[in-house]
Amino acid sequence: MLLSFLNQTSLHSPPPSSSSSSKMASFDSILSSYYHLFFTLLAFLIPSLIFLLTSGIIKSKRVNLPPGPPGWPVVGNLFQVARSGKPFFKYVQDLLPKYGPIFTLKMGTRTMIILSDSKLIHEALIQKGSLFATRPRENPTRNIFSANKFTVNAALHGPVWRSLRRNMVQNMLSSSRIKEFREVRDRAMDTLINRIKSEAKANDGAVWVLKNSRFAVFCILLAMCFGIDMDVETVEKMDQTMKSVLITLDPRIDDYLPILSPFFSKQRKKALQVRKQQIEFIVPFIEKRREMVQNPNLADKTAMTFSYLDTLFDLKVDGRKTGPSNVELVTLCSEFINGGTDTTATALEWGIAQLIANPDVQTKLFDEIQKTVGDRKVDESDVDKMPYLQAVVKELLRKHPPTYFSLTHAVTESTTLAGYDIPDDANVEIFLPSVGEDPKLWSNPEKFDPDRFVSGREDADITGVKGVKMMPFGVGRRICPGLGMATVHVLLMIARMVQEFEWSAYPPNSEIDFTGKLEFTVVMNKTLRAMIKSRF
Ligand code: HEM
Repeated sequence: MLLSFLNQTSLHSPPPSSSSSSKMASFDSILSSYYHLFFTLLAFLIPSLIFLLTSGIIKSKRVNLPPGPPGWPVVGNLFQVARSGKPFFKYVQDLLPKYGPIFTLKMGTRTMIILSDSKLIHEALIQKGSLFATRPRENPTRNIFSANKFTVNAALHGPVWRSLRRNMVQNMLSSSRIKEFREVRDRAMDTLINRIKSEAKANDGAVWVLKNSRFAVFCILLAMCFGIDMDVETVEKMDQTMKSVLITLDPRIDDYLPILSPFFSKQRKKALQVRKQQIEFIVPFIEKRREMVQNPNLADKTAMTFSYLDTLFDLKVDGRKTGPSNVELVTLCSEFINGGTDTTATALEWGIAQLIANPDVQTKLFDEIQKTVGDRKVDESDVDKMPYLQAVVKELLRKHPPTYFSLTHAVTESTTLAGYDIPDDANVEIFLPSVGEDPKLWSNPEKFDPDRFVSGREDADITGVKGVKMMPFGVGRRICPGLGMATVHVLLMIARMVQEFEWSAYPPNSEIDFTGKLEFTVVMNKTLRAMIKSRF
């Protein structure tokens, strides 16, 4: 490429002068050879500079990055990741024994620093919490869908993030607010049980776990967000819309090598189209709620007294004079719904799989439910009185954090960690499973053993403040604000599903395959189908 560029330049340089005897002519020829030299140098320098900057050769002289596998010039480790044929998390997992708790991957123009050790993570996210609390620059597609970083998860550490996060936590996710949506959860739990029953009836007792639990949690979040109960058809359309957004956000090669972006104009057009459809579908729900808030007489019988939208309409973020625009509201609603749907449903899938693989745990859990509530339905006020249920859910989140990586962090200014430099343009990735399964922190970490928490043999502060031993929700300033609500949903769904049904493998007596694969979250490689037997 460099050669053809040089050739082209010489073709376009001025022709040699024909009157070399005159002064003017010789001046011309000097000028012409200067031009020639100048353009040749330029033709050589520009590509060389691009090469040196993108390959990191210039930087690595100044910055002492954590070591990592050698990469190719310009593309870094991108090629190795692709050639390995492994999913990215597997590629990272396989590097851990060789490169240890902190290492660097060069992914095209991006520098990724991977942290996998509990002490280092504690140092970064808790001790140096404010330094590691921001997010990296986003690719243009993500920027479209985050309305230019106008969401809790994408906002840089600063006033916009503070305002949006405070509003979400105080007005929607505080324990008193969560209690206000109790009826919504009760309805969703009943629907979940009825859907499972009818699916089992039509399929000789076999049911899909992820699909059903996902539907239940999606309905709860939709109702909390828009303030209305939606019919099944609308819920399904909403689901389709949200899914197409998530698919569009899948990383592309030009996210790592922006120089290739001209080759992805079709994908960019498609992304804009998906965004347009998302806005067109969701804005009417926003407008309907806005009208209800302005004129409560318009509220029909499906309307709730409160919703996430109500907290947003007049929210003056970072000194603005008006509340968020409709496009920003679409973005904030999508974040609220997407943040808690697949994550929670995934936890349920792994949870039921573990109860099937460990029938003694399932029996012990059912006994506790029977002893605590007798013949009536489990109510959410019961879950606090069930230590074994709490232990099952904690063990499930230790063993199967629904995401392998926390959301990407970045530092607000260049700093150091473990003696290495962390530049402010690096992506800091936290690999979660290596903490929850660290043999230095846990006895028999590979074993699913809820009793470790009941007997007081072992414990873990899930917020990480007192030390990081498991971190399914992340830790530090960016810890998942939905932690409390998500835990209530998982506890309640597991309790109701075990109270109503005895769960076993499908096909009967088959072994459960516990390998995972990354979709939006880490789901079971073979999505779980299970047999149920009604207990009543
Ligand atoms: C089992 C369920 C859930 C899991 C495992 C989970 C996990 C996580 C993780 C790992 C992070 C990244 C933390 C970091 O950047 O260090 C996160 C962030 C976030 N989660 Fe969750 N989450 C769950 C449910 C929810 C729910 C129910 C909501 C809201 C309705 C929610 C909203 C968010 C938001 C807004 C952020 C971004 C926080 C920030 O950047 O300040 N999540 N979650």
